[in-house]
Amino acid sequence: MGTGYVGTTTALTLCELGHQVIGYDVDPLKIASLQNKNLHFYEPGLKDLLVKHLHSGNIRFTENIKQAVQQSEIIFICVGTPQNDDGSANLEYVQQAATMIGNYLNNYKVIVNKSTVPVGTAEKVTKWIHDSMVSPIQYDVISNPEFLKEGTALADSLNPERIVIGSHSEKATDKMKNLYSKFKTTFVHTTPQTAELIKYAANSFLATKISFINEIARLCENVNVDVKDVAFGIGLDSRIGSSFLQAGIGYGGSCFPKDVLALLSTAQQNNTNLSLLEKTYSINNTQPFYFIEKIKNKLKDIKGKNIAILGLSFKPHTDDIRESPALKIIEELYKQSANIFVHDPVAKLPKILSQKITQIHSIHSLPENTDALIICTDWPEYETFDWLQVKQKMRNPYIFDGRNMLNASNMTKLGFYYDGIGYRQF
Ligand SMILES: NC(=O)C1=CN([C@@H]2O[C@H](COP(=O)(O)OP(=O)(O)OC[C@H]3O[C@@H](n4cnc5c(N)ncnc54)[C@H](O)[C@@H]3O)[C@@H](O)[C@H]2O)C=CC1
Ligand SMILES: O=C(O)[C@H]1O[C@H](OP(=O)(O)OP(=O)(O)OC[C@H]2O[C@@H](n3ccc(=O)[nH]c3=O)[C@H](O)[C@@H]2O)[C@H](O)[C@@H](O)[C@@H]1O
Repeated sequence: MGTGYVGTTTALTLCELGHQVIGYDVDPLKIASLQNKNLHFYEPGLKDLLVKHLHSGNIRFTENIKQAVQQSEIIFICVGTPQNDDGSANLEYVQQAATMIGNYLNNYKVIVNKSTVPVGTAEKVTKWIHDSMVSPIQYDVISNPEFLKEGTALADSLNPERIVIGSHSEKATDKMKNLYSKFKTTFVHTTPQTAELIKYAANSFLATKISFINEIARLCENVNVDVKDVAFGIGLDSRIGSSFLQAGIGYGGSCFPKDVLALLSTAQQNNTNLSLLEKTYSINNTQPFYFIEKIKNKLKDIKGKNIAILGLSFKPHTDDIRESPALKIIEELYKQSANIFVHDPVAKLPKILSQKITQIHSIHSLPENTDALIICTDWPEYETFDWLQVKQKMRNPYIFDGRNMLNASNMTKLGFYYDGIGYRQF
């Protein structure tokens, strides 16, 4: 249930494991698109697998919830859990899905919560199903959180570093073990509550690593040190690890921002003060504006300047712009009356911005008198641009690299003024 990033990837992974899968979504357009072999979002490698399994017959998509529920032994809830205004997780779609399952339950089934949900949600789902059942039927609700990353969703899902199964029922656990028996990985068998917290703690820890290095980056700028060297030096310690130490304009996406807030909300509801996580959140919130200050200092006045933004998505290899730091930077520069041009290989400007801002589809369409280029997403193709040609289009050859992806000394040699995050200026 839910054929978004997680639902579609999970469905196709299960097909690869040899299972028969039915995809159901409340949005008929998504179902129609998937039935027609088209993904309604961009995720590398997923379309090939969709075509493969529509042909193999392992997957089919339906708008018929009754059939989807009644013909399944195991039902995965993969619906969105967006942020409420107060930061807590909105469980409205999970409740809807649970109610639909209850309405049509016809025999024993395992209901798997794959959506990211706060501690205690498995119990709620159990109750929602119970309350909507027409006649009493046995079922188990378990928690099986997902750890895939957008951009590498398929590879992550096909090669999980661990599978967490939170279950109070031996029967349900056995069914899940059987389902995943082809995976050679570590299985963590625990309670649903623990599984639910593992998911939020994992995302919050990764977000904290990013905010940590972003704060160190601010210090680096004041003590003439390059944060990339610091990240490399500390990352070699296996207790620290080198991943998620890339300083930049902050984390975005549909998960870290909302999940950090949701965990803070759970903590507040349970009289616990997570002050470190509060800092993670506030450092991240200020990071794009910290970067804009650097740009303002160099350009003096933003008003009327022609500024090109390279990268719109919250990270490369996805078209997802939810909570993308690029949007915060664009909105702030727009407020300060800059003329903005945006480039992204796959992501599109949201409607509300496309009326005010120009999206260019090639770097060659930059205006002749560009004053500055700001890299917001580390798309690999930006590394291989013909930068000398780009420079010819620029009134001021200024590059602000919000992802520290370009080689600073090469760019300086080409005649650019180059600045990154936590970057030592020569
Ligand atoms: N996107 C990601 O990288 C990851 C997301 N998650 C979590 O997984 C969950 C889903 O995330 P995404 O796949 O990104 O969301 P998404 O927004 O891409 O997809 C959710 C889908 O659920 C559908 N839906 C809503 N209510 C429904 C219902 N009652 N029955 C059937 N379908 C319904 C929507 O139409 C939508 O297609 C969230 O809780 C998220 O936090 C977890 C790990 C990774
Ligand atoms: O729960 C989720 O939805 C998922 O959230 C993240 O995955 P995702 O948001 O797809 O992407 P990440 O690669 O984690 O990047 C998140 C953000 O952090 C930023 N980031 C990442 C790494 C880094 O070193 N520095 C940094 O700024 C990225 O640019 C991006 O904006 C987690 O990595 C997944 O394990 C998790 O399943």
